[in-house]
Amino acid sequence: MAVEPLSQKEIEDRLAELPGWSADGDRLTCSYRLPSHFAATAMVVHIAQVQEELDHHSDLTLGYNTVALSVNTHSVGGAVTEKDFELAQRVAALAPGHGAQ
Ligand SMILES: C[C@H](O)[C@H](O)[C@H]1CNC2=NC(N)=NC(=O)C2=N1
Repeated sequence: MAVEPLSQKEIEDRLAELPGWSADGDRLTCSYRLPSHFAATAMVVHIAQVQEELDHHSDLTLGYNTVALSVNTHSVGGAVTEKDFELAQRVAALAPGHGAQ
């Protein structure tokens, strides 16, 4: 899939539909709090499965009871693209099932 950097307006419009996610420079970021360390670890594994499926990978950080993601698209020089939003939407959809807030 050919991808192109999104404009600032396109990023803002898409972020309005993604609670908890924000733009930090040229990256999309989000941090979740989980009920336990095990729950956070399970969510990381679930995200890793989705990332392999999409062939698109965030910088994924596991804390004691937190999971943080930061993502952009390397192949366009580190800009935000539709692929980043596709991953963000998939993660936002799976998060409630892990008790993430
Ligand atoms: C060869 C493989 O498809 C590429 O390296 C993929 C893998 N995961 C990726 N992840 C991210 N975040 N950006 C990319 O451009 C990217 N490219």
